[in-house]
Amino acid sequence: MIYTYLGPSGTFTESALLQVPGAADARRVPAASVNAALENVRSGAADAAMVPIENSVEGGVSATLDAIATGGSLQIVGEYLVPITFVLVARPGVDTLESVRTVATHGHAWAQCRGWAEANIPAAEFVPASSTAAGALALLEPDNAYDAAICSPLVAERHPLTVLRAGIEDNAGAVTRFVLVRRPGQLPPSSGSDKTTVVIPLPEDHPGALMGILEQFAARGVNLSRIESRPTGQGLGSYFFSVDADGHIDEARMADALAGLHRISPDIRFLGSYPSARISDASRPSVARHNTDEAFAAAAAWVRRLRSHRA
Ligand SMILES: O=C(O)C(=O)C[C@]1(C(=O)O)C=C[C@@H](O)C=C1
Repeated sequence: MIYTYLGPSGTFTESALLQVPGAADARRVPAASVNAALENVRSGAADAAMVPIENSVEGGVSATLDAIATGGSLQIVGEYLVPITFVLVARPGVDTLESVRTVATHGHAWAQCRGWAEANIPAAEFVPASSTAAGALALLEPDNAYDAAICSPLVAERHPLTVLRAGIEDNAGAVTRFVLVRRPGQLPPSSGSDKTTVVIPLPEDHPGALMGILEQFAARGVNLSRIESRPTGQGLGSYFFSVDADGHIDEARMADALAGLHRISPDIRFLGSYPSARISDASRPSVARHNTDEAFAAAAAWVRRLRSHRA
């Protein structure tokens, strides 16, 4: 098994990958971007990719949402949660906050520390890096052009970087959600606590299209845990919705909702049903009697009986 992930080593994405049973001893190939990691899977260079999809403070990771919504089909087979805390590290020679003029980090990390940065290093300029670890490791390069980086405490432990401040995130308790992605194949079996991810192009010039999409879930008692609109890139007014819904396609209410969605938006993309990494089962909504598999089976049998009795 070959895994790939948003690298280099020391990213939060690598921490998510290390939660996968067996991944710590498997081959792990760092990729320079989310897109590159997904391409490694599409091309067969790797069997599975770990990529960030959503942060509890900053929201969806557009690079991932867009890259799995288009191009060769991929399938999400699992989700993993990583608690996020950041440190500010400096290159050798920079040892006070006052001397920090430039900070390299991932855009999502900067967004989660912006308040702290404005209060503590107001003159510092943000330099976008492909990941938190990439920004930090660049500080050790001889021709490096910036003073500090925001990264995980893990990177700071592993490399000779000076930690200027720890715990600089604006929101304590932030969590990033990662997904493990493979080429389409066998679906993970229903675990009783699953998620299904779909990408639904919004039919254009169709009043009420979004309402029609949401009704497919609502009418079957399917709870949504994430819904995001993203531009398709094909012109103003052209959108797709990226949706996570609670449940597995093997459950009748989910299968029925997906069939309804396909009638509204035939280019819908199914990205998989996979075990949910929900922190607590307490928040799992119960399924009303009329939305159970048994109720769907009884209703379908009733209609079959009616149709078989012809005059
Ligand atoms: O740069 C990293 O370390 C990543 O794993 C990426 C990423 C993200 O895309 O949100 C992951 C977690 C943090 O929220 C910040 C950055």
